[in-house]
Amino acid sequence: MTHHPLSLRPAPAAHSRAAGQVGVLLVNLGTPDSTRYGDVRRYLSEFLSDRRVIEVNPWLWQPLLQGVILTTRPFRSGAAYRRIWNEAADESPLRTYTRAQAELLRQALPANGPRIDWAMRYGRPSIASRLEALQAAGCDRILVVPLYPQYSATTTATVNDAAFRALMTMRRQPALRIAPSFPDHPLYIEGLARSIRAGLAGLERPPELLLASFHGLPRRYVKAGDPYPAECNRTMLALRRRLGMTAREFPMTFQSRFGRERWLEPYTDERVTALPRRGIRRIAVITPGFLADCIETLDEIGHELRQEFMAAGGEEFTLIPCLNDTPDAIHLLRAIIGQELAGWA
Ligand SMILES: C=CC1=C(C)c2cc3[nH]c(cc4nc(cc5[nH]c(cc1n2)c(C)c5CCC(=O)O)C(CCC(=O)O)=C4C)c(C)c3C=C
Ligand SMILES: [Fe+2]
Ligand SMILES: [Fe+2]
Repeated sequence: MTHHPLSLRPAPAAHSRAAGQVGVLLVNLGTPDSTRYGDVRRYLSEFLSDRRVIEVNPWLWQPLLQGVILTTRPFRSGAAYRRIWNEAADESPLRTYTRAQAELLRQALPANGPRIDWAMRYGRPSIASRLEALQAAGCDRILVVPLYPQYSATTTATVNDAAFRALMTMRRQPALRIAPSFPDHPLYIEGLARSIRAGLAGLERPPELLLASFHGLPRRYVKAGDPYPAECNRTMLALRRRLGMTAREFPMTFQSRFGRERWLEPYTDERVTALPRRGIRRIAVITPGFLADCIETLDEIGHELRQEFMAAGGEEFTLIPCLNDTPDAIHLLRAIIGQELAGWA
C-alpha cells in the first residue's frame, strides 16, 4: 500500500503570475447530470460508495449496491428528480441554488475581496476541479465552506476528505481552512424565523402545527459519536427560543430512512400521517437541515409527504422553503466567510 501519491501534478502555470489571493469554495452534496437512468446511476454509485455514508464492509455492500440497489433505485430517484428538475437551466435545484449563492456572494463582496467558487461533493463540478481552478487563478489560501448547517461525518467530514484528497496530488498546495458548521448561528436562526413568518403570511388560516424535518442518519452512527442530532437540537433550541415556542408546539422529526436498520426517530412520515387522526389537518413543515432546496425537501417532503398527509385525512400542507438564494442566505454566508477569513483577508 502506498502512502504517498505517485505522481504529483505540476503547479499551475498561472500560479506564479498572480499568487497571494484568497479563495472560497462553497460545497454542497451533489446531483446527477441529468434525470436519465445512466446519469442517476453513476451519481448514486459515487454517493453510496462513500464509506463515510455507508458504514458497511464494502465486500458485503458493493455487490448489493452494484446489483439490486443500482438496478432499481435510479428509476425511482430519476422520477423524483424529473418532478423537481430546473428545466430552464437543465439542472437540479440544489445546483441552481448553490451556483446562485456563489454568484450573489461575488456581487456582495468587494472587487478586491476573496474569489468565490462552488463545487459538489458528488457529481460535477468536483471539489478537486474547482480547487485547481482557484489555485490556477492565483489563490494560495483557500477556505472551504461545507454548506451543511449541522455537522455530520456523512456530509461535512466527507467534503473535507475530498478537499484534502485533492491536495494529495499537488506538489504545491494552497493553505486550506475549513469553516465549521453553523447550527445556531444567529443569522441562520434569524433567517429561518423570517422564512417561517413569510411562509405562513399568505395562508388564509394558520397551520395547527409547525414541524421541523431534518435529514435522518442511522442510529448506529450516532452511537459511534456522530454529533449530528446534538447539532440539530442546537438549531431547534435556538429557533424555538427565537419564536417563543415549546418542543410540543414545534416538534422535530427525521426523514429519508434508507435500508433496514433503525435511523434517528421520530420518523417524519409516521409522525405526519398520524396527525389527522388526532384532529390536526393543517400543517407547515420547515427543513432546517438544508441550506438549499433539493430532492429531499421539494420531492420527499413537498410531494411524497404532502400526498401521504392528504391521503391520511390532511387538508392543508405548507412547505416552507430553505433560505436558498435569499438575501438572508447571502448575509449568513458573508458573515461566516468574514469570520473564518480572519487574518487572511
Ligand atoms: C443511505 C445513507 C444516507 C445517509 C447516511 C445520508 C445522510 C445525509 N444526507 C444529507 C443531505 C442530502 N441527502 C440527499 C440525497 C440523498 N441522500 C441519500 C442517502 C443518505 N443520506 C440518498 C440515497 C439520496 C439521493 C436521493 C434519492 O435518490 O432519493 C440530498 C439531496 C441531493 C439533491 O440532488 O437534491 C441532500 C442535500 C444529510 C444532511 C445527511 C446527514 C445528516
Ligand atoms: Fe442524504
Ligand atoms: Fe430521501
